[in-house]
This record gives sequence, structure tokens and C-alpha cells, in this order.
Amino acid sequence: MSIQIHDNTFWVGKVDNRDVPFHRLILTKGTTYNSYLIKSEKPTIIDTVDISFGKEFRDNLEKEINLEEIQYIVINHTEPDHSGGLRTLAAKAVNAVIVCTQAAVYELKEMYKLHDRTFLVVKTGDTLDIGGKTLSFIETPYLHTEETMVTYCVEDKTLFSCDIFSTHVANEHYFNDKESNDILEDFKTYYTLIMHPHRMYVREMIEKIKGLDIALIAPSHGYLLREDVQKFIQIYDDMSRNVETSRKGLVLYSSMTGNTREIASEIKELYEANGIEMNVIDVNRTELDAVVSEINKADIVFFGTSTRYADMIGNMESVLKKLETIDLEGKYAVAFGSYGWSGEPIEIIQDYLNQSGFTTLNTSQIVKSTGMTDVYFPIRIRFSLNEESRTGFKRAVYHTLDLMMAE
Ligand SMILES: Cc1cc2nc3c(=O)[nH]c(=O)nc-3n(C[C@H](O)[C@H](O)[C@H](O)COP(=O)(O)O)c2cc1C
Repeated sequence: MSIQIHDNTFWVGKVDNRDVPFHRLILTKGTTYNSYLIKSEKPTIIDTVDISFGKEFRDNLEKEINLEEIQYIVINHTEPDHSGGLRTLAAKAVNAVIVCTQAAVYELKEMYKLHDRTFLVVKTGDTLDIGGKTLSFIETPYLHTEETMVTYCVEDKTLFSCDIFSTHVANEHYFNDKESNDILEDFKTYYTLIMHPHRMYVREMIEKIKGLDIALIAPSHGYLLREDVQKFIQIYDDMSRNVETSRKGLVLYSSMTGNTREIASEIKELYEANGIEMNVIDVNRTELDAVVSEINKADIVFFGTSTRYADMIGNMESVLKKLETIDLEGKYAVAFGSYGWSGEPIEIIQDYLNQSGFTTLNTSQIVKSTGMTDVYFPIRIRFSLNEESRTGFKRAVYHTLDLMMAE
């Protein structure tokens, strides 16, 4: 079965009426897996369906098109509730090139044994001519996992937004204007559960799609939004906004040649850009009592050192030794530092913090609470921040900002 959504574009997904187990939740209203077929001169599929329905998906699609004619399969997100039909489809769509982000290639190849297939890697700003229509791609990391992107059809003004702007409801109405029930509560619940943990990336995404003229949002789950499109974007904008907080941060650092000081000032910049006061102190230029007094006032403290012959430098260790005398209940701590090849003292700071009354951020806890596998604590920067290391650094600092703005 297919539903026409544009002159030659069709919904070819699956409505799943079950109680769907997902991310340790049960989706009691079910969901839909929205896949789309664009019958342009170079026929293109945008996303597939959940892995449980791969064969059914392919069999249905075969009624719409000779699968060998498919030229492109765009995979916006590798999670198997979107990409799950890829293996079955690819087996018959033998001429199709798989279009995805760089980070997605490895996951798709391994998950679906597609080592021999041709992949087209796209990044933000790239376009693809599919014969009569143009697809443009925007990377939207962490909405909902690292490799995610969205696809915009320029001529149709359709945003294939994947998980973003989705709703978990097994509706048979497809379009929001055909649904008589108010969908706002389900739309907001979805945002809260799936998107809000990645709030900082929602803010980035909203900036990225601002310039697009969007007539239809075609997400991966639930309703296709063609009425009040801007209202739904505005809801994401409103719900992801920074909340006002009186919380304060503190960065304590010790640096030989300035790299750790640079990291400290970038932490301050990110905090202040998000409306949170951040004090930065060089522990070698400030009396210990004054440092302790600042720790008492802060809700989160970053402790950073550079590495000198496998050790921390200056007064940092004196500050760390003092922690056992301070009430740190309810405060967060982060270890960070710059190093050249080993960076031992960053780990030693982490040990001190773990033994203190702080709640100290660590990688294992991030994986468990967010599913993000590339946000690392302690924050280790080789020499100075550069284009490559800044991405990971920002992810980590974003995470701390989320903690500061939590209720
Ligand atoms: C005297 C000296 C000793 C160093 N020893 C180490 C070391 O043992 N392990 C390491 O990873 N880096 C080592 N480094 C590299 C520094 O940690 C690195 O350059 C760092 O970026 C300096 O940070 P800073 O500018 O904040 O002082 C050493 C550098 C110097 C100058």
C-alpha cells in the first residue's frame, strides 16, 4: 500500500499497531515507520521501516516499482527502526547507491553485511540530482544519534526529517490535518523523550533549517505535518530553549604554556553563550582559601592541568587535597587537561574527584544516561584545541550545560 504525498512522491511505510518496546519504554499507542518513494527519473527511497517488517516492506514496494530501477536509498539514520528494511531491499535493489553520512557507512555495512555495496557519503550542504528533483542534505548529529541527517527536497519543499518532528502514534490518517484528535500532546511527549536529552543539538538544528522553505515535514514516525508547519518547528524551538538558572560554574586550571588556559577560556565562552556565569581561576595565582571560597559558591567545577613529566603542575594537587574538607553535596565536577602523549594527571585528578563529595562526570554514566558513546569524561585534549578535538570537547561541555539547566 502507498499514500501519495506529492506529485510523484509516496509514503511506503508501515503502521505498527502493537505495544512497541523501544528504548526501555513501551509505545502503547504503537508507531509508524515512514518510508518514502520518490518516482523521479532516478527513483529514490528515503529511509525504510523497522527490521521486523523488512520483507513485508520490500514486497509492498515491489508492487510500486521494479526494485532494480531504484537508483538511491537515502538512510538518514542507521537505527534499525529506520534502516531495518535496508538489507532485504538492497538484495533486490541491486543498482541502488546507499546515501548517508560518513559516520553511518560503517554501521550500515556491518549491521546489514553490505560490504560490497556502493555508498555515497554526503555532508551538510551537499545536493543530489535525482532527475527532476534535487535533494539537499543537512547533518543533524544526535537527533537522534551521531550519524543522523535530514534530507530536503528542494522542488517539493519537503523536509524528510527522520526522527525529528516525529510522533509515536500508529495513526491511519497519515497527515496531521486529517486527524481529528489533537496531536500536540503526543508530539511534545516524543520531543521530551527522544529529542530533549540532546537539547543543545536541537538548537543547532533549528538554526540549520531556518533558511528552508518547508511546506511539508515528512518524519520517520507518525504524522506528516503539512498544516501549521511553523507551529511544530516553534514547539521544538520553545522546548529546547535555555532555561534561566542562577547556577554558577567555576574553572580551576594550572598551565605551563597556555594550552590548558585556552581550554578553560573556551569552557567559559560556551557557558556564557548559554547564559550561565562562569568564573575562571589560575590556581597558581590565587590563594588556596580564595579558591575554596569559589568552590563553595559553584554548582559545577572543572579542574584542569597540563601534563609535565607524567604529573600535574603547580598548586592543583594542593587544591585537590583540600576537597575532603569541603561539603560538595549536590555539586558536579569535571576533570580536564592538555597533554602531549600520555596525560596521566588528568586521570589522577579524576581519581581525586571520584573520592570527593562531588558528582564527577564519567564516560560510563554518559553512555547509560544518553546512549552517546563519544562524549568523554575526563576531557583530554592533546596539546591545544583544534578543529578535530573541538567537536568532542563541545559535546562534553554541552552535556554539562544540560545538567546545569535541568530542573
Ligand atoms: C617539560 C615538559 C614535560 C612534558 N611532559 C609530558 C608528559 O609526561 N606527558 C605528556 O603527555 N605530555 C607532556 N608534555 C607535553 C605538554 O603536556 C603539552 O605540551 C601540553 O599541551 C601543555 O599544556 P599547557 O600549555 O597548558 O602547559 C610535556 C611538556 C613539557 C614542556
